[in-house]
Amino acid sequence: MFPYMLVNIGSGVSILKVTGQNKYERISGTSLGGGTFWGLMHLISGSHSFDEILEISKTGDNKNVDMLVGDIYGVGYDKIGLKATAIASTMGGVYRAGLSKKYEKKDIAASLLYMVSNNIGQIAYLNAQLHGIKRIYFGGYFIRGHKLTMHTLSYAINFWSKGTMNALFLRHEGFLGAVGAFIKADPSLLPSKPTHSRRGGSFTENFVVAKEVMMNVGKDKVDHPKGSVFGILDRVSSKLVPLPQLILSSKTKGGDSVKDQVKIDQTTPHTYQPDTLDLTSQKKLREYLIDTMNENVSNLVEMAESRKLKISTNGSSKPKEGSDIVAPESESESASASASVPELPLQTEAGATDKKEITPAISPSDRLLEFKNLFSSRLDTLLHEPAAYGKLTIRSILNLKEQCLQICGFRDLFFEIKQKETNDAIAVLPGLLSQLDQITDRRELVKTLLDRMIVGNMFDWGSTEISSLMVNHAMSFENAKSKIIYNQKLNNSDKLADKLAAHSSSSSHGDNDSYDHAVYNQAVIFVDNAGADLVLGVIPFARFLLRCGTKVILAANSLPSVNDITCPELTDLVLKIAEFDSTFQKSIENGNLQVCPTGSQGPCLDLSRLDERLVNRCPDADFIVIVGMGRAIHTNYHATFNVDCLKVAVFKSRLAAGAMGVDLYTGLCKFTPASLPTRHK
Ligand SMILES: Nc1ncnc2c1ncn2[C@@H]1O[C@H](COP(=O)(O)OP(=O)(O)OP(=O)(O)O)[C@@H](O)[C@H]1O
Ligand SMILES: CC(C)(CO)[C@@H](O)C(=O)NCCC(=O)O
Repeated sequence: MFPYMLVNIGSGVSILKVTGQNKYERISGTSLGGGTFWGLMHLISGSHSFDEILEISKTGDNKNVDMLVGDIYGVGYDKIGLKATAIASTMGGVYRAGLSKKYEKKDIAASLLYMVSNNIGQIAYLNAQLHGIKRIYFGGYFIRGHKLTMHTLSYAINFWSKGTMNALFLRHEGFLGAVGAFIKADPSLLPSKPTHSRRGGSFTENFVVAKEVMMNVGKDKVDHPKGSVFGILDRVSSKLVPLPQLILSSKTKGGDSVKDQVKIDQTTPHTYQPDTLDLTSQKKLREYLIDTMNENVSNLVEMAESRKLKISTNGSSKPKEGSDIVAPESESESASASASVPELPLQTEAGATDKKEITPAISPSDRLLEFKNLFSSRLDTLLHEPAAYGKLTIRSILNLKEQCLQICGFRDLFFEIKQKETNDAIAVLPGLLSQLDQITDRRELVKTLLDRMIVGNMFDWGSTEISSLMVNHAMSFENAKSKIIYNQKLNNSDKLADKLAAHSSSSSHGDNDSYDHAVYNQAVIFVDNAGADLVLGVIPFARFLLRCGTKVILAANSLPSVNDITCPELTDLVLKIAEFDSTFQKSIENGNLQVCPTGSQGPCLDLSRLDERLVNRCPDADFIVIVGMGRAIHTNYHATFNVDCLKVAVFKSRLAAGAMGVDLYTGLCKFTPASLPTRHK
């Protein structure tokens, strides 16, 4: 990222060179900025509304007031690199066309917008040249996502750099100064500063802006309720930090053993990007995803109408009092309050305010329709303006859906379904565990456990394909298994089975048994769906690792999302299992089994932004397990780690399967040994 140049276009323009975290210098600036455009336009047109001026500039034609190269030479002056349409003199056409002629406001607005933007673009480029900088970010309230402004700045950078540089724009660019001032006033918000017990936290983006917020952004907003304010920043109560085992950037390909898999060039620098597919520029995939999401929401409404989904309650679960397997509120509190359980591991402050605004006392079914309309309107925006909310990815759309649900007052739509499915699965778990304990061959046992994890991942209400099967109770573990397509390239469970079996000779029988050698010191398992996925798939594998002497952290979403298990629900579940399983009981007692919140509230996972309470507990973890389509396919498919990693999921989305060239319902069970660079212990 560093070094980069930040060009802040406010009233005036400041140009900063940023060479590292908190290392910056104001290298230049210009007084011809947003204030110049706004002030001149007011003087010329008498308008009191900046937005109105921006609006008319869209329809204006600068040719009517500017002098173009073609006006002078009749054609372009190619020899010196000037096209006929290049502006030779801003406002120079006025003198040429005759001083007594009447000129239109819209043409003047377009010309001045070009003038200011081109000039800033040129000065920015020259400064970048002078300082040997390749990246230029633009911010400031002058931009405000306005296409013409951004296009002109981009054009200028592209033109002056002869196509070697692109202008880069920040989201929430108008509030850059305000956010900076906010963080300066509360330095605990910086990732490098220690967390205060109450004040610490990170931000997440929320693109479901409440009407009230929209209306308050400038008086003139009322006339333009859609405005150009696309999102707000919610503050979350935990600090979000990267998983220490995640390779954030590297120049080498890791020790990936599955051919045709992670295609990282040996020498090209690789930077961690959570998202596997970038749909911003992929029209067909984007349209397909938007269609699927609309279908998904229609199914949800249908389920509610047929009462297969009960939406009357806003269920949420709290773990049992006195449990000490959950990470405490913050590490600083851990010494004194180790028995306390966080009521809610992660809360967004803005979410609460918005809820009050959008959810007056209307019936749940009306609220669901309100959700449907809200989400559809955002999807519609994305259809026409794919980059409106930044990079368009499956993760961003799924997060958007959760935000829309929250704002309409649905905290946990699948609460009852999750509870029922988890309880049903717990009822058969003791029988399953004793069956698994009969498998004496270690290799076979590991293979069986891994296969169960793949099959378990079919039980996913978030998948439009699967939910239509689940809604009619048409899916048992056995028939879920029969649907899975096994693809050698995506399944190297043998490798992990070999590794886990090679280190031990003893076999296990019964609950009290334990294996003699731990291959791994500590495993972090990022879990996915409640019910069969977790209980009948992941739990037996976690129990196996515990029996091998590996400490296990089960990491679950902080806030509800579809039927994904949440951290409090997982805590309850683990305590329930401990009532009949001695491995779980002992592991809780001796601290080998812990439950931690991920800091996340969607079905996907950004491993560079995890709840610090989880991260603080796993600095020495040497095995990362990621379960689920959202976490291991839509995101993190290409993520590399400096420790061994297992990714398990099923391709239940036609979009992901098609884009990645595999059949629907292909099982993914990919074991990747530690990638270089190795960790320094
Ligand atoms: N609704 C609006 N009303 C007024 N100005 C607006 C509006 N929307 C965008 N602008 C533009 O934003 C500019 C002000 O930007 P900003 O608030 O970032 O600057 P500032 O903090 O005053 O500037 P500086 O960095 O020079 O101190 C205005 O000059 C105008 O060009
Ligand atoms: C004076 C500031 C820094 C106030 O924020 C800004 O308006 C600006 O950068 N103006 C341009 C001044 C110049 O460098 O010519």
